[in-house]
Amino acid sequence: MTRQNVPLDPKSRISVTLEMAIPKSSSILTMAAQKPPPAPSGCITISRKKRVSNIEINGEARINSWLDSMKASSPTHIKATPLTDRDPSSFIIRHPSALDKFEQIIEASMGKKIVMFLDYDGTLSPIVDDPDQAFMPEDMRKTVKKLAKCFPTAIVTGRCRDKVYDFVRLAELYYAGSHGMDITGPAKGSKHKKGSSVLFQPASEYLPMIDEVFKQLVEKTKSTSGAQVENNKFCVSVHFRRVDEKKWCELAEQVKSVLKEYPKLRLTQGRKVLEIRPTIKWDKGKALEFLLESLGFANSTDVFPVYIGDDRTDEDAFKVLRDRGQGFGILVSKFPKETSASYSLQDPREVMDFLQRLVQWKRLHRQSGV
Ligand SMILES: O=P(O)(O)OC[C@H]1O[C@H](O[C@H]2O[C@H](CO)[C@@H](O)[C@H](O)[C@H]2O)[C@H](O)[C@@H](O)[C@@H]1O
Repeated sequence: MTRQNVPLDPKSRISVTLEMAIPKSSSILTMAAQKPPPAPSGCITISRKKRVSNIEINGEARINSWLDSMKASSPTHIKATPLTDRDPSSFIIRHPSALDKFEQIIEASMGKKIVMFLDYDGTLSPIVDDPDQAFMPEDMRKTVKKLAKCFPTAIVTGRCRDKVYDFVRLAELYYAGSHGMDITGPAKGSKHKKGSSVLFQPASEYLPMIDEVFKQLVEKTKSTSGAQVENNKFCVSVHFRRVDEKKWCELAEQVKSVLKEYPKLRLTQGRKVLEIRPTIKWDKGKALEFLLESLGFANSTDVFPVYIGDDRTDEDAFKVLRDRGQGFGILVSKFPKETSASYSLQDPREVMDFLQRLVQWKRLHRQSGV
């Protein structure tokens, strides 16, 4: 893991902390109010000093870290090894297919209550160029509906909660939008009750700031062809999937120029998207824990949470499950990635197959009374 303190501007007191795993494609850019070392102007200037587990910058090296990070989110820049590679050290050995290991998974869940957590984009819906067109296929919708009849099921997404609800249209699910900063769920074990359900918005004070930043980003990036800014209520996405790669640096500069005025916001990155969000310590992992508590499983040893997701932000949830030693994460990916998930599935089609098998198993299990 490397950590790079990246000054946004030589005169600014604000710097960006970039955490980048090597060769992992994950990175977090965190804006923090701290005095950067003097740096010449230019794209991004950083320096180096060794640490035990990361590299801290303090010298002459000049790296366009944002650009590197943006490239890392693009499979065309990842040296892809097919998942069918049978090398013992390969990804598929460390993170076997959840379909191939279905019996093993069921065995581990025996006597426990399965709770399902599902990411949306890239997990329930295939990745498409236009984020407004990321509809969930009808057969997936039917499958998720059946799943929710068998197990408590939540959608955990970076999207605005209302928008993902419009895509999913299943009232029987729980929803955590804006990377978990906007949760509706059950109120069984929750301190945040409102009648029989719960509404939890830990970043509500950031709403005016997010609106302001959204408008500024729309204005600032309008000269970059293909850039798209999406208001996700408690966070903002700047998409570069349809931006010519030669213009990625220009786009990064535009985003950076807006963000330098907002030290209370940080930047994370997803699949060809820069995501701007409050610096509060809240993420999909915390949302998962919150929902488990709301369901009455706060201190339960009888719960078996399963989280399925494809993106870097889902790693927070995978880590929570690893640390709790409960349930497991399933990474959706066609390419090997560093992950805290235990199993893998290649794409939303395989996710649907896995969910269908869970439903079938549950129905059989109910009938046989096992
Ligand atoms: O947490 P998620 O549900 O995975 O949401 C993360 C982001 O997903 C969306 O963007 C991604 O999917 C788009 C549609 O397939 C694709 O065009 C884009 O390149 C992907 O990054 C969503 O639009 C973002 O707002 C979410 O933050």
